[in-house]
Amino acid sequence: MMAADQTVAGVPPSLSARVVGSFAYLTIRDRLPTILTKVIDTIHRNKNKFFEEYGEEGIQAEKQTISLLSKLRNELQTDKPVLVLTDGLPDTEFWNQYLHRQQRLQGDQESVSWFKSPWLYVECYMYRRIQEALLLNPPISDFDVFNEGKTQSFFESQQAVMALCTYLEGVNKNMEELSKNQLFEHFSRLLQVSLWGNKCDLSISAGQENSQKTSPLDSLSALQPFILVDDSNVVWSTLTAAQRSGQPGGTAADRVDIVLDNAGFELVTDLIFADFLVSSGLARQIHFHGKLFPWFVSDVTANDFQWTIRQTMAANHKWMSKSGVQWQTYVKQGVWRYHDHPFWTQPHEFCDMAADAPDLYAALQGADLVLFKGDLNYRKLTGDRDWDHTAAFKTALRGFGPAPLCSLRTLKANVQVGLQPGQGEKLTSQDPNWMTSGQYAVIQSYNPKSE
Ligand SMILES: O=P(O)(O)OC[C@@]1(O)O[C@H](CO)[C@@H](O)[C@@H]1O
Ligand SMILES: [Mn+2]
Repeated sequence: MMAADQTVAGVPPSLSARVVGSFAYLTIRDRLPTILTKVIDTIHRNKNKFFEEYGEEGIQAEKQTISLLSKLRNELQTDKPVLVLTDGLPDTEFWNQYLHRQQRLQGDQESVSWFKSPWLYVECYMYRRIQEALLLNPPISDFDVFNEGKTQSFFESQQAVMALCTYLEGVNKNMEELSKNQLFEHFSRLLQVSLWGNKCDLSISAGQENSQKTSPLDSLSALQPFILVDDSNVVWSTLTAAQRSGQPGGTAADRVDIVLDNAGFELVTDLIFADFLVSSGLARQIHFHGKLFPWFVSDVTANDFQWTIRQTMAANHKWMSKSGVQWQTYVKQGVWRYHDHPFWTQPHEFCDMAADAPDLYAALQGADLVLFKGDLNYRKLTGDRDWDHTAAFKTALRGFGPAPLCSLRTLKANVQVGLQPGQGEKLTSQDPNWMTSGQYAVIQSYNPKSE
């Protein structure tokens, strides 16, 4: 197993808070403590609920969990050494081994700390420590501290969801009559809707409201210039080229995997895109990959996935409920499958997957296309390293390539590769925050089979 920041010839260092004033520094100094404070407040606000459900034990659990999280916040704010985990989860040993390697790499125990170690590692570690605090207090171990924000994002985006489901109904109803070009148009629109659905993530806003008010379809043309790399055509031909030979009327691709990011509105845009991929015959099966436990404030868990489909089914809107019923049917038929491998809630750069999670790597190799949603996945695809903007996406992937892949990401961290010469400099002169504001995006693909 590689440890983060392992110096390898030609590979730039990991982003970290060592660079005072950098986005990593500001995130660790300001945003992560804010997120922890919100988590503590959420647990405190549910104290009566815990008492009603678990009596005095619930009160004790609330108090203990808050004290563990307050200790964690203090460690973070005073740059204390990263500590071993003690909750006995199946991956506790992995995390502690990862820490020991990091200590060897960085020289000693003291130096593996919040502001001196790779940003990707310490941020992932923080969310795993939140999970540990809950797991050490069994009555409230399955409490999702981020649930309120995720459900709020869904409820406050109802107008947009209704508009999208109405659009999807219109496309599905006329699917047989659509020309190839018309099919591509709908594909491209719904791909972009899923892309921009990623703007709504709570960890960037440290939990501030982020609902989607109007129909996203109306904004696509205005947002087009903000897509810095657009490989939509490549994604389309990857899918159609996967046409199963000798299967007249068969689907184009057998399987598309979607590595999910945020719950709420973004998840609905992903489900709508997945519905279109199946109903258009572009894919026979969709495999979704979510998180094993609450992660990065708004990321999808199995509970969020099921809840979102149930809520859509129950909507008081004809086309929303029809979509929800269709999605429930796809899940029952096995046309849609949901997975949550522990790897996605570990700190790995994806170039480590083949070595550290060979079962997952092999599973992804069975896909005709793997879509990676969001910024954290992009950071892991590129190792969260300080690459030149003109470095090739393939170079940054450092050998990761289980299948043709595409990142659908709005930029919320200062790592971006695959740009044209001068493109990064021009963006910086126009908007110094272009890499972290969430205003820009990429549809960036790599096909290991075309090398
Ligand atoms: O993966 P998402 O949900 O698109 O965004 C997550 C994220 O951008 O939020 C934080 C903002 O600083 C980053 O640490 C992290 O990469
Ligand atoms: Mn996220």
